[in-house]
Amino acid sequence: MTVLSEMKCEACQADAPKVTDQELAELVRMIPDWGVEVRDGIMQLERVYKFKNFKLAMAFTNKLADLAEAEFHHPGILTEWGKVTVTWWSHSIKGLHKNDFIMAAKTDQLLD
Ligand SMILES: C[C@H](O)[C@H](O)[C@H]1CNC2=NC(N)=NC(=O)C2=N1
Repeated sequence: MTVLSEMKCEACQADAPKVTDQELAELVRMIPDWGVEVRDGIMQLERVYKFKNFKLAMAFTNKLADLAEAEFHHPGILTEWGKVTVTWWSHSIKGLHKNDFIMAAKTDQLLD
């Protein structure tokens, strides 16, 4: 079975389906360091990454920006001294698509 981090995002149209409750339950288990938040009715994946200083936090942020551009799927990013909060959701469907789980797994790989 292909692991999430090796998958590619698909173009997410406005009528693309959100993940079902069952898919959500399965997919969250594959990205155990991520939480699920709901903001303004929009379900999102979120993780806080810790770093030794701002420079390392910014370096991670720039790698994430390159990843987002490569996949044309973009996160919310809050970069602070020593930490980066990353939030994934699909704007076009105002919720979670499998793309968001793929990107969360790929985000974790940036630490390798
Ligand atoms: C305008 C729209 O945001 C773009 O077409 C793309 C780019 N990046 C995107 N990123 C995310 N997370 N969701 C989207 O729906 C999305 N759409």
